[in-house]
This record gives sequence, structure tokens and C-alpha cells, in this order.
Amino acid sequence: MKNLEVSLPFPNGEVFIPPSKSISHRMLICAGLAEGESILQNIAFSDDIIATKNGIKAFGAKIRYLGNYISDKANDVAVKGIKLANIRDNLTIDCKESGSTLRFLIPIALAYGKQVTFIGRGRLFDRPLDVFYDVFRKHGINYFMENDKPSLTVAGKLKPDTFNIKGNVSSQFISGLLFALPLLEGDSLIITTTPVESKAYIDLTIDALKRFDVKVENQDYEQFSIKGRQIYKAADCRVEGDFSQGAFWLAAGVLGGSITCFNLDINSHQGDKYIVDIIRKMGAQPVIGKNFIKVEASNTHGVTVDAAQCPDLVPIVAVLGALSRGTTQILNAGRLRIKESDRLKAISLELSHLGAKIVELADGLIIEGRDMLDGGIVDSWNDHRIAMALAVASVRCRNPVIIKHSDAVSKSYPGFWKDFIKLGGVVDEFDFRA
Ligand SMILES: O=C(O)C1=C[C@@H](OP(=O)(O)O)[C@@H](O)[C@H](O)C1
Ligand SMILES: C=C(OP(=O)(O)O)C(=O)O
Repeated sequence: MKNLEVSLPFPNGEVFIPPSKSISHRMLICAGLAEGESILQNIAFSDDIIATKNGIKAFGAKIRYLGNYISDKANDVAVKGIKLANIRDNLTIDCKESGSTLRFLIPIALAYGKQVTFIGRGRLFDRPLDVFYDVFRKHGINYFMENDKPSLTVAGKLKPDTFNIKGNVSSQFISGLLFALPLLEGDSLIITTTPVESKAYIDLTIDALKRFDVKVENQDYEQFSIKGRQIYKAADCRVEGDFSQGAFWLAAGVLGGSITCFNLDINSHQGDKYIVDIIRKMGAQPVIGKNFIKVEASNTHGVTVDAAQCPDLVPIVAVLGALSRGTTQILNAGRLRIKESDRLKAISLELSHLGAKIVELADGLIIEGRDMLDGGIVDSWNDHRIAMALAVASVRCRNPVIIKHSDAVSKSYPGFWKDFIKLGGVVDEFDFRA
């Protein structure tokens, strides 16, 4: 656990936004399932992406770095797909804390009919999996968790079928099935039984499948038709910049500086590009370029944000709300409680430690904005998005912010503190004993 004392009073400069974590998971998986060798450009190895890379390697995919491997920078890699005949049984795959890795690789293991033990850390196995357990029971798939161990073993073979799946627990269950069902012997259907949240992540999955020549039909997120016996074909792709990460720097610029975020394409299908609309509605005037977005310090006011389709933006939008005139309301955010931390509790408690006025509701937040916060001691709850949001709050804190478990950022953005310093931030290790 690393504690940092941070402040960012005048964020200023240019930052190259790291590649999208969601798209990187998808490209690695599709390339891993493909016949032939794919070249993937611009992949950064955060902890979550290392988990997926190691997962497809465990299944038998071969990865080669093109150029020197640098851990917190984007790399280009060649991926040679899995050969069914070579897949070992009884594998163990470490998903670390990555919900995407776990929920994407489980159905793939079952499409190949292999026994796999998934292990992980933090809250990974406290996050829901019951949507899959219902499928397992229907398909006679054996599954068990060892007593008190954060693990899940699955064994059995998925059959082509109609899969009735809740759409408002996690879109990752649907994405996972979309990767696996094209590999089965016959056609399948996914029918969503409740309204789908996080829809854009399903779009990213379907986009990735298309790049690798796999077709699924989306009937308005109510039904997905998937033909069986499809073959993933190798493809060369470049991963675009990550709007969920860009959101932190766009917020920092709006709160008190001038920041240009490079590697953000406004034509992206990422749902979190909604951050640009949110800051605009709050009163900022982002300048949108071909591959960059520039923001300046702005007088912002509160807004109402529906978080159902953009859950990962909530921590940073809460920071923006805490420092904007009037009231900000965040609605339909109940699923934030089943992420790396209970993000509604974590962000409301920690921002209130900094002096914000914030009320936690069952599925949302109400925030009364202030001009400045006080600063002080906070905890990331071992959650990367909470750590990064609290760091950005320091733009408008009278005193430094001391963040416990600041190293949580490595889950998605290992270079975050380097970029924080590049943009004018001051960072020092903090020792509570001193
Ligand atoms: O598919 C993905 O890449 C993701 C889907 C979202 O999860 P939910 O569908 O559970 O909201 C998002 O919160 C997560 O960070 C990444
Ligand atoms: C929730 C997240 O990721 P995952 O679900 O893949 O753990 C996240 O990155 O905020």
C-alpha cells in the first residue's frame, strides 16, 4: 500500500491518453481466438490487460512484443491464435481484479469444453456472477468455489441455445457470451430479460467481433442472434484512446487549468465519451480536434446525469459536481456498488472528508457544489477510479490531498501519477509514522 500526498493547483499542458482498456481486452481476446497472427498496435499493459493477456496465453495463444516492452507505455504486439487441439485441461487463470477478464473468459473456456479454475483478488469474487450460474445450471455445467478462496472452477461444454440474460447487472455477461457463442456447433440467441445498461460496451464487443470477421445481430439490445461455427480471422488493429481515462484530465482542465488530451477521437463508440457532453452541459467549452480535445478552466454549474450507460464516469463527475455552482444529481447508479469498491459509498465518503457536501442515495448521489474543498486524508478503497478522481479533486483543494492506496491506479492506468506530474502536479510519498 502506497500513500501519496498530492496537489495539482494549476493543471496545464498536454497529455497522451492511454489506449482504451475495454477495447484492448476485446482485441486481445479476438486475436487470441483467431486463426493466424494478428498485429495489435497501441496496447498498454495495465494490471487488467495483463490478466487478459495471460488468460489467452494460458489457453495457448502466443504473444510477441514488437519493439521493446515498456510496462507503462503502449506497445505493439503480435498475437497468434489458440489451436483447439493444444488447449490443456485443468488450467488456472489469474484474473487479478478484472471483472471483464473473468466474465469474458468463463464462457470461452466453456465453449472449448475445458475445466478452468479462475482465481483473483480484491473484490473480484464478491462481484455478481449469478447471471452465469443460472446458465451453468441449465447447461449442466459443473462449477464450484473452494471454501474461502477467491476462485471459481468451471467444467463442461456450452451448447447452442437460447440464453435469457438480465441486462441490468453487468453488460460483461452478454459480451462474454458474444465472444463464445459463435464458436459453438449451432446457432444461439441471447434474450435480455431486463433493460440493458452499459449498452456501449456491447457495441464495442460487436465492433471487435466484426474486425475479426465474426458476425452477430443486435436487435435493439432485446435479442442478439449468433450463428454458430464461425471462425475468427486474424486482423491488424490499433487501439484508440480511452475516454474513461481522458475524463479525469478533461475534468482537471475544466476545474482550473488548460489541458489538451491527445489520442481521443470524438467519433469513438465508447460510451464514456459522454464526458464531453457532461462538461459542456456544466458550462465548459471543449475544443474538439481530429485527435484531441482541449479544455480550459470554466465556471461550471451543477447538472443531472443518468449513469445507467456510463457507470465509470461517476467518480469524476461527482468531483466536478462537488466543485460546481448549485446541485448535481447522479441517477441510476446502483450498479456502482458492485465495482472494485462500492463506488457510491466510497466517493461520497471520501469527498466529504475533503469538505464536499454530498448525500449518498440507494442508487445515486446529490451534491451541493462549493468553490473550493479543504483537502485532507482520504482512501482509494483500493479502487483505481476513486484514487484518480480524488487526485483530480486536489485541483481545487486549499491543502494537499493524502491518498491511501494510491497504487490502485495500476489496475487501469499505471502511468497516471507520471501524467499527473507532467501536467503540473506535485506528488510525494506520505508516511503516517513521520
Ligand atoms: O465491458 C467492459 O469493458 C466494461 C463494462 C462496464 O461494466 P458493466 O457492464 O458491469 O457496467 C464497465 O463498468 C467496465 O469498466 C468495463
Ligand atoms: C469496473 C471496471 O472494470 P472491470 O469491471 O473490468 O473490473 C473499471 O475499470 O472501472
